[in-house]
Amino acid sequence: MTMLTPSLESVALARQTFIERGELTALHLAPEIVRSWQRCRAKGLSCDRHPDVKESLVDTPRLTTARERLEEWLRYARPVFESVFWDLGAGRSILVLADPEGVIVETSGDPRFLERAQRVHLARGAIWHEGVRGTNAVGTAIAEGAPVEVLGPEHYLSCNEFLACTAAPIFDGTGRLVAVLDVSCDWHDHHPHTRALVNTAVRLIENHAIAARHRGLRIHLHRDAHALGSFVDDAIVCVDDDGRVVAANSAARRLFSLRHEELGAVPLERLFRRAAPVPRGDEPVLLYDPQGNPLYARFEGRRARVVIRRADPAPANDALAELDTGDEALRRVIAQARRVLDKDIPILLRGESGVGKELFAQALHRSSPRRDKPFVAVNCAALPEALIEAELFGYAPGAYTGARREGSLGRIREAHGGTLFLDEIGDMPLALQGRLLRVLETKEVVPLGGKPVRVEFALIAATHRDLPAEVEAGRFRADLYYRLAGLTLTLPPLRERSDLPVLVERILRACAPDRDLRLAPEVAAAFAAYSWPGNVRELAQALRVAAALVDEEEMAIGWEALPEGLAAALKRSPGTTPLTSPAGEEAFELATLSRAAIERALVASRGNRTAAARRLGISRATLYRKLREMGSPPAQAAG
Ligand SMILES: Nc1ncnc2c1ncn2[C@@H]1O[C@H](COP(=O)(O)OP(=O)(O)OP(=O)(O)O)[C@@H](O)[C@H]1O
Repeated sequence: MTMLTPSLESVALARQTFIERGELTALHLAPEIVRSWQRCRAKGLSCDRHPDVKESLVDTPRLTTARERLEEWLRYARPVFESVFWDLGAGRSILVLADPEGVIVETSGDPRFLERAQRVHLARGAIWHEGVRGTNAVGTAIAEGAPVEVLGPEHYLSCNEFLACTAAPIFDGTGRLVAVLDVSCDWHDHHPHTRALVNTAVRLIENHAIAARHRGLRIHLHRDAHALGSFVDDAIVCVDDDGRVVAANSAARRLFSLRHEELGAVPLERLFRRAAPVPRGDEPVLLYDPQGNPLYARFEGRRARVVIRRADPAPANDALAELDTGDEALRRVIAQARRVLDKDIPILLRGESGVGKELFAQALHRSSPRRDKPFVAVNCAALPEALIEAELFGYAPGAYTGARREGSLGRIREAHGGTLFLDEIGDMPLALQGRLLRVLETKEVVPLGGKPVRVEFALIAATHRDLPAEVEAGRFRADLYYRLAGLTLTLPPLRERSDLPVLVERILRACAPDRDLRLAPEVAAAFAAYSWPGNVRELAQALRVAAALVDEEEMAIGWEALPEGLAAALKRSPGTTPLTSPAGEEAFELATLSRAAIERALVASRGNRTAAARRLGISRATLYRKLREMGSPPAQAAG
């Protein structure tokens, strides 16, 4: 008898208790397993049963019909079988494709395990519906309409408890269940990544099917601009010539809460905001979902005269959302900032010069309950030391020679009720740091030659310096630093952001709203490869110049419209191959698709192969093998 590990033993015991008394004792069982056991028990199935041939095998004509019905899906599944799964479990697994009734139409994989599986009829022509074989991955995935993993004694029938099976249903673009993909092996050989692999394989199969079946307009969508086009993760919607959504993959159905019966009837407008024509180029386009969250879109297949909604500005009081152009790191910063918006917590913005710290501070203010009150910005580096004091704290009438007769409120009091933004705080002279600290602690300002005045404001400070290092070096007061850094937010440099195309689109639209300006492809590729030492300031400046220089009738910004210095720097910087996604109307070809997916995953993971493999849902070893097959030398492949 097989020795069970304690947890498997306890599952076996729990199953026995459950079958005998209907009581559940193993608390760690997955809910889908519990539901399945309950269905089996309600049907009166015995765990000792051995389904007889008559009820558990279909005859040849029925099998032939099932295979014919799945022929198209077998075509999509086979390359995935071959490409992805040979690495699984060092070849000790088998792959199974079953129809929606649980009839197995195809098996492949390790011949030795196929032979063992045959003994429990895990083979072509066998029915693995739950009603016949109790809890099992194929049957339970059909019953649940969701991926299921059934390990050892989680199988309801004792005869199947040597198996570890992972299955996921395959849906067509209208959400109809068409097949189930399963990977089975001896549970000793079970690999924890199997679930991710099966899910990835199913998504690939579903997406290949959508691409092959719908020749009209296809919109690929992703929340992350860099990950767009990975083919595995994209949400895909297919649109007919009348602008109706006729098909959508699982990710898109989830994203837009599309129900099976709605497909064919839902106008594309319902998925996005405000109408706009389908763009001509291949670059990702920024759209917004109905909740106002940004989504990147790429248009493939035949362009119909479809009109879609796109890039609606965020609501007026959500200036932070306007800054969200899709970069994950920036999005996290925005999410953190939102949590403290209405709390009395000082914010310290860190980031290289030109990353947009002041713009971010303004957005914080405009998104806060103080939006109707003043936003007062003081650049601590720009003021001569002698003047900062008066500038910040104000002075009483006649306080010093040369002062205005009526005195001055000072910037801090001007910010009363609103937000005080202290830019370049790291450059504030030490002597003044003490006075500022006192204001923050006492909430009182003492103008030169005047009396203390109560003040109340939200405080945002910004610096490109490493303030802890400044504290260490004795140039910045530790107590002030801790006072300012209630929440520290670091804005990413432009070279690390994944949303450059969208940022470019936004800035161009802002500086030339009446023109559909875009970058020429070679310029866009150079922009993507450039390290942008001046960050968004440099980018925005270059685009403003380009928008002014480019000929009236030109739509594309070429080299000649760029500031000279930048054009030279761009040409010097090492180029990258522009990301192209597989042409929609080509016959699908797995090699091309996986190549594109791998390239994108590597770019999105900034060359980190472990992260890229995780993104693709394949093992690192598989990724390395595929890179070798693609003939990518290590450095190039690393992106
Ligand atoms: N998201 C953005 N969209 C458009 N323009 C932007 C964006 N972020 C920054 N900019 C532009 O970049 C320039 C620099 O922005 P900002 O002054 O906010 O940066 P900063 O980090 O405060 O720079 P410094 O540290 O030098 O003060 C501004 O001209 C601003 O308009």
